[in-house]
Amino acid sequence: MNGGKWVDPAPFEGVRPRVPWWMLLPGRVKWLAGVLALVWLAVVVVVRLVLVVVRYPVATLVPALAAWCWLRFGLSPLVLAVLSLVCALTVWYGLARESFLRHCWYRLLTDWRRATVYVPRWRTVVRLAELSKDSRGREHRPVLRRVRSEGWRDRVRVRMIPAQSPEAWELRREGLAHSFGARSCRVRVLRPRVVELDFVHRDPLLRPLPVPPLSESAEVDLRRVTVGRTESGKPWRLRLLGSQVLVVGVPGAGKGSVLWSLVWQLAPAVRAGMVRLVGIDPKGGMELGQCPDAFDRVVYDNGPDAVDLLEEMAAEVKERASRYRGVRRLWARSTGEPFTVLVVDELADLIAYQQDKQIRERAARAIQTITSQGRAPGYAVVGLVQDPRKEVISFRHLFTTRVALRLDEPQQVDMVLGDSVRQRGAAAHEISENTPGVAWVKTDGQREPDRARAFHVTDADLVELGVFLAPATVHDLPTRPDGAGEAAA
Ligand SMILES: Nc1ncnc2c1ncn2[C@@H]1O[C@H](COP(=O)(O)OP(=O)(O)OP(=O)(O)O)[C@@H](O)[C@H]1O
Repeated sequence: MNGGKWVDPAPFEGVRPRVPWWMLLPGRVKWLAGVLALVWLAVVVVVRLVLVVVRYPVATLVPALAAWCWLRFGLSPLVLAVLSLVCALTVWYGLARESFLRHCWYRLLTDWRRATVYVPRWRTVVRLAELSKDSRGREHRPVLRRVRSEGWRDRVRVRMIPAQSPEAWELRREGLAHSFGARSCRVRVLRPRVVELDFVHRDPLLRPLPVPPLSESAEVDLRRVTVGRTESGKPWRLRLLGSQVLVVGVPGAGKGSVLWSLVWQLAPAVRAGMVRLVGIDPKGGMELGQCPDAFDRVVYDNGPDAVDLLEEMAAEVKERASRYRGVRRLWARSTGEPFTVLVVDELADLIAYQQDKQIRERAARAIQTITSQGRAPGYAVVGLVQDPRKEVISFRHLFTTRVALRLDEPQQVDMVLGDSVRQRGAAAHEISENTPGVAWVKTDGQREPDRARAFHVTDADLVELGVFLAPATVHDLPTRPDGAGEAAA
């Protein structure tokens, strides 16, 4: 009261003490929550430890085992064990080098590279390459998953962030390779949200591959004819049954080695009559003339004779197709008819550079008929060409297997292998002049291209092939008319 008047007291301006919400919980609940938090922490620590052991198995388990051995048995047995281990590894390396490298050395290398290259640089590199994103103050970063080192390359598995596409990684291949100290980087999609990056350190296809010995068995699988080796060490297999093959490369790129590796592997089946080779060599026999015995029919020209042969084959394709209609969907050995492989060396000479327009068009029509309809009746075309431009081969898409040997320009790679295959790493324009026979291969229906090298078929091999395929001549042994031989015996 002030002079008989009521004055409101000043409002209370002190800050009300704030108590965390969990302090208000009853004591028992707090205990329970505390225990649960401890258990959760323990689980996280154990999972992290297990992950470290899984990621660095050699670097963690071997020292742990050594420490246990030391504590349990003392220093001398430990030194003895280490020496025995070194001896065992040396013997292993000597006896089975491949298995030693795969199961021991590459595992060590994997641990080393993961710990010294990928883990320390990962966060910085993905940030600088703009492969991570910030959203509402939270950073979304691609997760580095499994790393596998195979000597010549490191396979690094990555879990992409939401809304990211593999193209984002393909566009940054070069930068990633430089950042992780590799010669090149390729991107493969493994499954939704997971890509694998191949960091390549050296070329495993530097050395020429000798051809394997000629097989005596006519059992050739036309779906998987081995013509060389891929860079991962597996056989390079070309599909002939149900497929058409286009081989493109600049002069000296090694087109001949792909062709002759194929013929080499087919030779036993050719000799047994199961496969028939027909050839056209517009270069006057410079290529196919090296082993004419391999071919049932061969024309060394790009004129009327070549076109007649092509039209004859196109007619055969149609005739066989009409006989198979409703009976079978794909040629099989049981038909009793030979599988026919048409080899056209320098295809462009026939269908683009030919002066006579009529002959040119007839040739193109016949080849298109064989490539588009020959699949089911057992006809495969193997076309070799130097220039892949559309004006030269307008029907490139009919070839389901495309082989890009060394090419001059990146655009040519796109023409041969298709759009965006180069972005995935198929740099056929970067193949070295010193490695003829190395190629990028793209098969329809298979997303990833393969890098491979064909066998090196030398002139001596071609002589051996010629002898193998030359028609056998049976000579009658001379007998003495008077039977003197028997008398002498
Ligand atoms: N797979 C291979 N491994 C090692 N050397 C090879 C291989 N293929 C080809 N060569 C060598 O490269 C050279 C050129 O090869 P090849 O004649 O096959 O090339 P090409 O592409 O057919 O050339 P062109 O278009 O002029 O006929 C040859 O000396 C050959 O010995």
